[in-house]
Amino acid sequence: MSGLRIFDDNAPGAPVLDTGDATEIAAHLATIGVRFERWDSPVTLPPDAEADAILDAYRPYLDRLMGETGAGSADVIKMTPDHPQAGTLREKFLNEHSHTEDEVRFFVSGAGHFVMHTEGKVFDALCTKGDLISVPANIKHWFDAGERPDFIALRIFTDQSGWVAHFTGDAISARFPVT
Ligand SMILES: CSCCC(=O)/C(O)=C/O
Ligand SMILES: [Fe+2]
Ligand code: NI
Repeated sequence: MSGLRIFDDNAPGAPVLDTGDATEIAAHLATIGVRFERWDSPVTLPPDAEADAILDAYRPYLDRLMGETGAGSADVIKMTPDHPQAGTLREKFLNEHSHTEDEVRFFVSGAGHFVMHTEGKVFDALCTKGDLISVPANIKHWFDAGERPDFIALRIFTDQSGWVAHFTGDAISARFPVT
Protein backbone atom coordinates (compact mmCIF):
# COMPACT_ATOMS: atom_id res chain seq x y z
CA MET A 1 0.00 0.00 0.00
CA SER A 2 1.22 3.51 -0.79
CA GLY A 3 2.07 5.73 2.15
CA LEU A 4 3.43 9.03 3.32
CA ARG A 5 5.35 9.89 6.45
CA ILE A 6 6.43 13.45 7.21
CA PHE A 7 9.20 14.30 9.67
CA ASP A 8 10.92 17.43 10.90
CA ASP A 9 14.36 17.15 9.33
CA ASN A 10 16.02 17.14 12.76
CA ALA A 11 13.74 14.46 14.24
CA PRO A 12 14.05 11.06 12.55
CA GLY A 13 11.90 8.37 14.12
CA ALA A 14 9.12 10.77 15.13
CA PRO A 15 6.79 11.26 12.17
CA VAL A 16 4.43 14.23 12.44
CA LEU A 17 2.16 12.53 9.86
CA ASP A 18 1.77 8.90 8.81
CA THR A 19 -0.97 8.04 6.32
CA GLY A 20 -1.92 5.40 3.79
CA ASP A 21 -4.83 7.38 2.37
CA ALA A 22 -4.16 8.27 -1.28
CA THR A 23 -6.17 11.51 -1.18
CA GLU A 24 -4.29 12.65 1.92
CA ILE A 25 -0.94 11.61 0.43
CA ALA A 26 -1.66 13.64 -2.72
CA ALA A 27 -2.85 16.67 -0.72
CA HIS A 28 0.22 16.78 1.54
CA LEU A 29 2.63 16.26 -1.34
CA ALA A 30 0.88 18.99 -3.33
CA THR A 31 1.90 21.50 -0.60
CA ILE A 32 5.53 21.06 -1.76
CA GLY A 33 4.65 20.92 -5.46
CA VAL A 34 4.91 17.13 -5.78
CA ARG A 35 2.27 15.53 -8.01
CA PHE A 36 0.99 12.16 -6.77
CA GLU A 37 -1.76 10.14 -8.44
CA ARG A 38 -2.98 6.58 -8.21
CA TRP A 39 -3.84 5.24 -11.66
CA ASP A 40 -6.28 2.40 -12.20
CA SER A 41 -4.80 1.42 -15.53
CA PRO A 42 -6.28 -1.52 -17.42
CA VAL A 43 -2.81 -2.60 -18.60
CA THR A 44 -1.83 -6.17 -17.71
CA LEU A 45 1.58 -7.50 -18.58
CA PRO A 46 3.38 -10.80 -18.04
CA PRO A 47 5.95 -10.54 -15.20
CA ASP A 48 8.81 -11.11 -17.67
CA ALA A 49 7.68 -8.43 -20.18
CA GLU A 50 10.55 -6.70 -21.98
CA ALA A 51 11.05 -2.93 -21.78
CA ASP A 52 9.69 -2.31 -25.29
CA ALA A 53 6.51 -4.27 -24.55
CA ILE A 54 6.02 -2.25 -21.35
CA LEU A 55 6.52 1.04 -23.19
CA ASP A 56 4.11 -0.08 -25.95
CA ALA A 57 1.46 -1.15 -23.42
CA TYR A 58 1.63 2.23 -21.66
CA ARG A 59 2.03 4.28 -24.86
CA PRO A 60 -1.37 6.08 -24.63
CA TYR A 61 -0.66 7.06 -21.00
CA LEU A 62 2.92 8.04 -21.81
CA ASP A 63 1.85 10.16 -24.77
CA ARG A 64 -0.60 12.02 -22.56
CA LEU A 65 1.97 12.54 -19.79
CA MET A 66 4.68 13.60 -22.21
CA GLY A 67 2.25 16.03 -23.85
CA GLU A 68 1.36 17.52 -20.45
CA THR A 69 4.93 17.76 -19.20
CA GLY A 70 6.73 18.56 -22.46
CA ALA A 71 9.01 15.55 -21.92
CA GLY A 72 10.90 14.18 -24.90
CA SER A 73 11.75 10.60 -23.98
CA ALA A 74 10.76 7.70 -21.76
CA ASP A 75 12.41 4.50 -20.62
CA VAL A 76 11.84 1.60 -18.27
CA ILE A 77 13.88 0.83 -15.16
CA LYS A 78 13.53 -2.72 -13.89
CA MET A 79 15.18 -3.69 -10.62
CA THR A 80 15.23 -7.19 -9.18
CA PRO A 81 16.90 -8.43 -5.99
CA ASP A 82 19.51 -10.24 -8.09
CA HIS A 83 20.20 -7.32 -10.47
CA PRO A 84 24.01 -7.20 -10.85
CA GLN A 85 24.04 -3.44 -10.17
CA ALA A 86 21.46 -3.43 -7.38
CA GLY A 87 23.99 -2.31 -4.75
CA THR A 88 25.69 0.32 -6.91
CA LEU A 89 22.42 1.84 -8.08
CA ARG A 90 21.05 1.87 -4.54
CA GLU A 91 24.10 3.84 -3.34
CA LYS A 92 23.68 6.31 -6.21
CA PHE A 93 19.96 6.95 -5.68
CA LEU A 94 20.39 7.09 -1.87
CA ASN A 95 22.63 10.15 -2.04
CA GLU A 96 20.57 13.31 -1.66
CA HIS A 97 20.35 15.06 -5.02
CA SER A 98 18.23 17.24 -7.28
CA HIS A 99 17.57 17.47 -11.00
CA THR A 100 17.03 20.46 -13.26
CA GLU A 101 13.86 18.82 -14.61
CA ASP A 102 10.80 17.37 -12.90
CA GLU A 103 11.36 13.71 -12.00
CA VAL A 104 8.32 11.88 -13.38
CA ARG A 105 7.97 8.19 -12.53
CA PHE A 106 5.16 5.65 -12.83
CA PHE A 107 5.30 2.38 -10.89
CA VAL A 108 4.28 -0.50 -13.18
CA SER A 109 4.96 -2.99 -10.36
CA GLY A 110 6.73 -3.28 -7.03
CA ALA A 111 7.54 -0.41 -4.70
CA GLY A 112 10.11 2.19 -3.67
CA HIS A 113 10.42 5.26 -1.48
CA PHE A 114 10.87 8.75 -2.90
CA VAL A 115 12.03 10.98 -0.06
CA MET A 116 11.85 14.75 -0.50
CA HIS A 117 13.76 17.16 1.76
CA THR A 118 12.43 20.69 1.72
CA GLU A 119 11.15 23.46 4.01
CA GLY A 120 12.82 21.84 7.05
CA LYS A 121 10.84 18.63 6.56
CA VAL A 122 11.38 15.14 5.16
CA PHE A 123 8.51 13.66 3.10
CA ASP A 124 8.87 9.87 2.72
CA ALA A 125 6.48 8.78 -0.05
CA LEU A 126 6.19 5.02 -0.46
CA CYS A 127 5.12 4.49 -4.07
CA THR A 128 3.61 1.19 -5.16
CA LYS A 129 2.10 -0.35 -8.32
CA GLY A 130 -0.14 2.16 -10.09
CA ASP A 131 1.40 5.30 -8.53
CA LEU A 132 2.51 8.30 -10.55
CA ILE A 133 4.87 10.73 -8.84
CA SER A 134 6.41 13.92 -10.17
CA VAL A 135 9.11 15.53 -8.04
CA PRO A 136 9.64 19.15 -9.10
CA ALA A 137 12.96 20.32 -10.50
CA ASN A 138 15.49 21.46 -7.87
CA ILE A 139 13.81 19.74 -4.89
CA LYS A 140 16.36 17.78 -2.84
CA HIS A 141 15.43 14.11 -2.63
CA TRP A 142 16.64 10.52 -2.65
CA PHE A 143 15.20 7.12 -3.56
CA ASP A 144 15.39 3.78 -1.81
CA ALA A 145 13.89 0.39 -2.60
CA GLY A 146 15.94 -1.45 0.01
CA GLU A 147 18.60 -4.13 -0.16
CA ARG A 148 16.42 -6.36 -2.31
CA PRO A 149 14.87 -3.92 -4.82
CA ASP A 150 11.92 -5.21 -6.77
CA PHE A 151 10.12 -2.78 -9.04
CA ILE A 152 9.48 -1.73 -12.62
CA ALA A 153 9.01 1.99 -13.26
CA LEU A 154 8.52 4.20 -16.28
CA ARG A 155 10.84 7.21 -16.33
CA ILE A 156 10.04 10.29 -18.36
CA PHE A 157 12.79 12.73 -19.33
CA THR A 158 12.85 16.26 -20.66
CA ASP A 159 16.63 16.53 -20.38
CA GLN A 160 18.18 15.12 -23.56
CA SER A 161 21.05 13.69 -21.52
CA GLY A 162 18.77 11.33 -19.57
CA TRP A 163 19.31 10.94 -15.79
CA VAL A 164 21.45 13.82 -14.53
CA ALA A 165 21.71 14.36 -10.75
CA HIS A 166 23.27 17.19 -8.73
CA PHE A 167 24.40 15.69 -5.42
CA THR A 168 24.25 17.81 -2.26
CA GLY A 169 26.85 15.83 -0.30
CA ASP A 170 24.49 15.67 2.72
CA ALA A 171 24.34 12.15 4.26
CA ILE A 172 20.77 12.77 5.46
CA SER A 173 19.41 9.52 3.98
CA ALA A 174 21.46 7.59 6.56
CA ARG A 175 19.57 9.42 9.33
CA PHE A 176 16.17 8.65 7.76
CA PRO A 177 16.26 4.96 6.79
CA VAL A 178 12.98 4.11 5.06
CA THR A 179 13.24 0.37 4.43
C1 LIG B 1 12.19 4.75 -9.53
S1 LIG B 1 13.28 5.45 -10.67
C2 LIG B 1 14.90 5.38 -9.93
C3 LIG B 1 15.27 6.51 -9.10
C4 LIG B 1 15.64 7.76 -9.84
O1 LIG B 1 15.69 7.83 -11.04
C5 LIG B 1 15.90 8.92 -9.06
O2 LIG B 1 16.32 10.05 -9.63
C6 LIG B 1 15.71 8.97 -7.74
O3 LIG B 1 15.81 10.11 -7.15
FE1 LIG C 1 16.17 11.77 -8.40
NI1 NI D 1 9.52 0.34 3.00
